[in-house]
Amino acid sequence: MTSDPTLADLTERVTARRDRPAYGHDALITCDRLVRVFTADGVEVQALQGLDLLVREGELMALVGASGSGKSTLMNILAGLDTPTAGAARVAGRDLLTMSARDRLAYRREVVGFVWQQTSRNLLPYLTSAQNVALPMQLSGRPGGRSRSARRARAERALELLEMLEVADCRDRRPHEMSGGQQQRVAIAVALAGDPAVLLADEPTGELDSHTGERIFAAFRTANERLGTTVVIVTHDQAVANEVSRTVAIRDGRTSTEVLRRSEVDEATGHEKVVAREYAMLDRAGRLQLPSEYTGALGMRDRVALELESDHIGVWPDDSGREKG
Ligand SMILES: Nc1ncnc2c1ncn2[C@@H]1O[C@H](COP(=O)(O)OP(=O)(O)OP(=O)(O)O)[C@@H](O)[C@H]1O
Repeated sequence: MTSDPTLADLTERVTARRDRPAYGHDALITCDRLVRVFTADGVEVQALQGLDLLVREGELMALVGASGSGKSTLMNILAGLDTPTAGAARVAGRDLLTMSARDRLAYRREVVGFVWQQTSRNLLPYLTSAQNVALPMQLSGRPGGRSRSARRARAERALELLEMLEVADCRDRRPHEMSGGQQQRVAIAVALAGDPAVLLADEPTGELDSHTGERIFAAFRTANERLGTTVVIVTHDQAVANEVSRTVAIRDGRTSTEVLRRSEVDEATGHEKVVAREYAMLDRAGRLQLPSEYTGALGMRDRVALELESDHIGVWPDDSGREKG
């Protein structure tokens, strides 16, 4: 028999709850029950419906999902170009819901860098690659911006970034004088010029063939490994999704499943192999989205039977009708 809790017990419980670290306290990106509602022609579209996502510093991760699932909406919010309707979103300690217009501008210049799918959206057409990369540094308004030494430092840094991304030979070319793949690598250099904590990319390989796409992905990996930049890539490209250690799937405006990959040494052969495992996201209200292939395969709809076991929870198709009959 359990006795009623004493006042001391209750106080202890409340204190323990209050002292628990806040959700995402140690993450670089925290989305907590993020909601974005659009109204078009009097009709409401819930593009994000309480999305939870944590990204740790130094991660290189991919976001995947069907068309219309909310990926671009999320990226625009993280890029500081759009504001959520409700929920919480923090990036590198900045609160994306309460930022003033001025803070938002500083956020876009200092905290995040982005690369878009359309190569033409990433670069100014009348500037050379080196000038495109130097521009964000010039605009960041750091002290001594106009001096000759500051200009030289910017030019050197621009060249370093172009070299790192293997497009130094394009430094004096304008975008129309480069291939799509070269333009995207220069675009990554531009995005990195402000030394951002986070690099966001929305379908960066979408307009490129698969070989060029691989090289672009390698450029993101280089940025992640050499500069420690956290990278979030939205992609339809399965090859890209297979290359990262974490792929999060978005479904109906929520994170639904997550694939984690890690390399393991095969005991039998001694060779290194990549092991991938799929996880479902359990949100803070205890909601779980089961993959539609799984529920479809077992004909699960509306209601399922649950059973708590010592080390797992069993989920069965609804058998209540059968029992009654
Ligand atoms: N500005 C807007 N006004 C009205 N509805 C919008 C707006 N932007 C997005 N939506 C709607 O929100 C939902 C999510 O769109 P979003 O562009 O984020 O999806 P997505 O996953 O990026 O799709 P895709 O892979 O096709 O780019 C869609 O139903 C879309 O029609």
